[in-house]
Amino acid sequence: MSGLQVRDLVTEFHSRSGVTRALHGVSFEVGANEIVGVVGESGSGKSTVVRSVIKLLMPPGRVTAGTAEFHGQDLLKLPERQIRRIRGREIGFVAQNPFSALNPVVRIEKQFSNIAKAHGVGVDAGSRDRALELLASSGVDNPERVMRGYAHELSGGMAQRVVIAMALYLNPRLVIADEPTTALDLTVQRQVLDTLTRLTKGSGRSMLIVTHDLGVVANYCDRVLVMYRGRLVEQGPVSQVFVQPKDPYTVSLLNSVVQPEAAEALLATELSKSRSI
Ligand SMILES: Nc1ncnc2c1ncn2[C@@H]1O[C@H](COP(=O)(O)OP(=O)(O)OP(=O)(O)O)[C@@H](O)[C@H]1O
Repeated sequence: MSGLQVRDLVTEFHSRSGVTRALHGVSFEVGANEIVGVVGESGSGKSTVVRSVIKLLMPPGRVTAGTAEFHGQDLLKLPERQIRRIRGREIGFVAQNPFSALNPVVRIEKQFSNIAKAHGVGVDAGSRDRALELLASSGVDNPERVMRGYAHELSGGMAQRVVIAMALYLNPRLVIADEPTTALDLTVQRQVLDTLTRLTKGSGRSMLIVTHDLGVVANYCDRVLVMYRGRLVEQGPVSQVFVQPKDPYTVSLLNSVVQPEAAEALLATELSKSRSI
């Protein structure tokens, strides 16, 4: 089976004051070509889920049980060296803050070639062209100038576009995005999400995206995972979960986050999607 299958994931934060269990046995899948959204209130465990899967948990976080099979291998069993090879090459990661992903003292062009070198991929004129193409299709206005410059010369929106281009540079099969637009202005958020989903979907990749924004899920995702206090309380196609939620928490999330007019828009989006299938 292709894609990502996560089974019975348990993640805990161990400290002197005790153990906080952040995930209580979470299971889900991301199929080929699928965009899956992760929603839930703050602290419900959304970031912990995606960071557990790619072994980017902040200390003292630790996965204590479960599996995360990606194209047949359990990522959680891989030593750090091997998982580093998969991150970037097979799985692209886009974090909340683009500046945390960019090196402030290295030109953008060099950062692209460093990614290739770190994964043993040869760098030639073709690789530079690919970076330029990706920057252009990510909506970067002057890719040549950006390539020659540094991260601090970029706005937040442009920096996140550069990070998206870098995440896609080695053609990963899966993109994981943890609230990729939280740090950006509202006006830029939609453009960046459009870019990310267009580049993901258009090339047959799959994506797991964490977001607070249910409108984003309605517009861009095929399926949705609803988290509540470290548990996945509901999952399924967006058209099903948003239109006929089964779990009381999903109902309250939809009611509390979505204003009546937005709820109608959400429903209309879903109905038009299901009619066009
Ligand atoms: N560094 C930490 N130390 C101890 N517990 C932590 C730590 N980070 C996260 N947790 C625990 O994990 C839970 C889930 O946190 P997580 O950041 O995954 O939630 P989230 O849904 O992504 O929240 P947000 O939407 O605010 O980013 C928290 O409620 C907390 O109990």
